[in-house]
Amino acid sequence: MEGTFDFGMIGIGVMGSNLLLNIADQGYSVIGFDLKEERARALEEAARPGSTVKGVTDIAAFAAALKSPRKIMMLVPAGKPVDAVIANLLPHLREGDILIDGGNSYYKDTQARIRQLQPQGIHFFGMGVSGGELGARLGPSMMPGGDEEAYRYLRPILESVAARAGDQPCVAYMGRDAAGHYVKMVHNGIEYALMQLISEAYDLLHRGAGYDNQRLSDLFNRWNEGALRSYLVGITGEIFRVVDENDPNHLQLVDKILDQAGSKGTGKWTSQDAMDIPVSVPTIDTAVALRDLSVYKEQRAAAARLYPRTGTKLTVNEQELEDALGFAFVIAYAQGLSLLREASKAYGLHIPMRAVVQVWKAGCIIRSGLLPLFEQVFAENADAASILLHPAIAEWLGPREKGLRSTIAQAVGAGIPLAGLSSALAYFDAWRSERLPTNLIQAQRDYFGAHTYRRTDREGVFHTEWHKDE
Ligand SMILES: NC(=O)C1=CN([C@@H]2O[C@H](COP(=O)(O)OP(=O)(O)OC[C@H]3O[C@@H](n4cnc5c(N)ncnc54)[C@H](OP(=O)(O)O)[C@@H]3O)[C@@H](O)[C@H]2O)C=CC1
Ligand SMILES: O=C(CO)[C@H](O)[C@H](O)COP(=O)(O)O
Repeated sequence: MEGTFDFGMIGIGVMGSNLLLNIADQGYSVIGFDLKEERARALEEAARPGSTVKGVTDIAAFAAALKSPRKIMMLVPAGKPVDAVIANLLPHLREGDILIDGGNSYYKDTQARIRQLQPQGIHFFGMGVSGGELGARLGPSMMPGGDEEAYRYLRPILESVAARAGDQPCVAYMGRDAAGHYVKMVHNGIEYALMQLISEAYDLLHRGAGYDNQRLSDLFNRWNEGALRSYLVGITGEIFRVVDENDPNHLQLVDKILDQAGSKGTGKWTSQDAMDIPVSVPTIDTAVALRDLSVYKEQRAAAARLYPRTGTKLTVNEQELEDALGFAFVIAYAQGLSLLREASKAYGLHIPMRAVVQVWKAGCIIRSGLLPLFEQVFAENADAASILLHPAIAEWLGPREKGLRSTIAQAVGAGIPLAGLSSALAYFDAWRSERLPTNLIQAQRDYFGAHTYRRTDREGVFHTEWHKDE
């Protein structure tokens, strides 16, 4: 078995096993390592007849079994497990070997690991993988970044397993250093925003207008046939139909799920990094904040008793809500894409914006019918500052603006929180204001802190003794 396997995977849980089996289906011989014997056995049992799949629990045997240069991917939880795997594996690697972290690692950790492994000649790749369990098995979207020269060894394998948008594989080189994990982080930030927006439409329809699950499912399924066509809208339509098998009345499962959102960090990192650069991504920030707020269930229950909502039952205009969601979806993507452009410049990542959008067209969680429109923007101008400045996007948004305004106005009156939709509209209104009230903020800063200001009518930096008469 020495030196015979094409590709190795460390961590054969949900993502690792499915992606490895996918690679085996493309004719590559693969080997998986896991700490647990039963996982290694389960991997071999899940292999299709005719494919070459081996599972092991001995790291030395795992490394020895791979062809040179070794191509190894880790799909383990982000943080300490990644460092533990590297420490375990490193004594068995040779100069030129390629190690890919396919998990949702923080990009600054990836930068540190690249620097740690470079002196030993190990090419460390941070790669985003999107598409969940099914995507990994049948065709994920993948976002690798790192040493471009070493990428040529990975490219044929990754292109063979990736989802396809038309005739193009949904994998491409995303840039230098930790660009792969940066792009995946922002993908997840957009994912958080889209999920928040969808949940607000659900709240307005269900709590505000009394839609039952059947009606919700029908509406989301209809929306998924039109301008909102997307993976997330599609699965939402399905979710409303799934019944709780343990419920004697066969009620839908969604109503039994505790309303406290989990999160593993990527959304928060997107907001944090956007603030560091700085780039304004308020719809992503809001999505993170609302997941955080959801955790405080006891406080919310007490507040609901103290401040009962007094709104009457609404009649929702479905067309306006569809327009509102479409408008806000575009704003969420626009914020994420602007962040990628600025981060690419700030950190020297050389992120190819058109390729990013192309890779997101299929296989990933944020795939939608909107991506070809965004691809058009970057095809014309690879360095577009904001997709919102393109006439085709303006044409798309124009007829939908009214729906967003009306939907928000109705929800405000009824006390239904549309935090994400409102943030998208406020971002749009601020972004398209040539003059903002920030002149006043500058005057206040100068008043209390002598922070100085610049003028519209003269060059230079100014300070005023605002309170000299007091
Ligand atoms: N689930 C999803 O939809 C997606 C997940 N991801 C990312 O992919 C990564 C893996 O996620 P997922 O497959 O869902 O997680 P799982 O928990 O299903 O699998 C993780 C695997 O890593 C193994 N592992 C943990 N620590 C070590 C270690 N020190 N050495 C060797 N193996 C180890 C676990 O083994 P054991 O069980 O023995 O502990 C397990 O087999 C994460 O970073 C996640 O964020 C990315 C995209 C989508
Ligand atoms: O990367 C993913 C999808 O693209 C993972 O499913 C990730 O876990 C989602 O993030 P969170 O758990 O914070 O919701």
